[in-house]
Amino acid sequence: MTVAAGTATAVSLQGVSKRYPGGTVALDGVDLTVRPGEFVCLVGASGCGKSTLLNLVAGLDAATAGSIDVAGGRAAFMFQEPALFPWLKVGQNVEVPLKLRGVAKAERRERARELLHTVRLTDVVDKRPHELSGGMRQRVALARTLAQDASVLLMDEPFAALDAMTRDALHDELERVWSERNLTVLFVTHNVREAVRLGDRIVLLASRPGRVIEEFHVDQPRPRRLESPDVAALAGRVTERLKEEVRRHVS
Ligand SMILES: Nc1ncnc2c1ncn2[C@@H]1O[C@H](COP(=O)(O)OP(=O)(O)OP(=O)(O)O)[C@@H](O)[C@H]1O
Repeated sequence: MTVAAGTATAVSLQGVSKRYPGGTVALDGVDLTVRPGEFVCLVGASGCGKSTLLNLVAGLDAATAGSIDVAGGRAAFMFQEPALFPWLKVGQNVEVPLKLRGVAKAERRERARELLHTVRLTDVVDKRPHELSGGMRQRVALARTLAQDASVLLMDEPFAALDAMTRDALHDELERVWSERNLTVLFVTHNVREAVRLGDRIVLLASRPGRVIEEFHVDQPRPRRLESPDVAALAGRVTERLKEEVRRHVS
């Protein structure tokens, strides 16, 4: 397997398979190409290998076969849990990736403030994570992810633990940051409506072994609303296809 810099595409997986040491084949021959600036949502039944795929693209684990190329050679990862360091102030949390890259202290401070401004959190730089709401903590996590300065963002159900209103607000934020910064996003979710709300393209994975079974292009104008009839209609089609796949497994 290679994780190398590429230019034509932002992320490319060719024939990627992953067999875990216990014998589970989590992915089997996955081909997927993501264009620079594209927002791709991965959906599929529980255990179909979505997190495995993101981990491989992030370079956190190695594929058993196939090749993975990421433009610029690396991607930034954001998880469902904000995973902030509780003993550090908000600003210091955002500074962590900058510190790891050896950015000098004054510049780090300045960049952290800018990034917090980007996610509309300017007044909390000196607070500790426990003083913030769940939505605010995820915004800090997004700012810290952006501090990694990668053009490819990998997001593993980043809003799944949030209430509906906070999630709506975070959808708006993410969409704005994505388009302002021309990011490429690979976004895993269980929530099909969320995938239609955010994605340019929805990639459906089937399980045992995980592979791509269908793709849906979302050509509805942005910003979309979760509750809009068009979003609901496409979400219905995607869900129907997912159910078919689940039925195939139980029959
Ligand atoms: N470290 C591991 N060792 C062994 N098997 C694993 C490991 N991680 C995942 N698996 C197995 O690989 C398969 C795919 O798991 P993965 O977590 O990638 O799926 P997922 O689609 O993200 O699931 P979910 O939607 O429930 O989060 C599952 O059968 C899982 O049990």
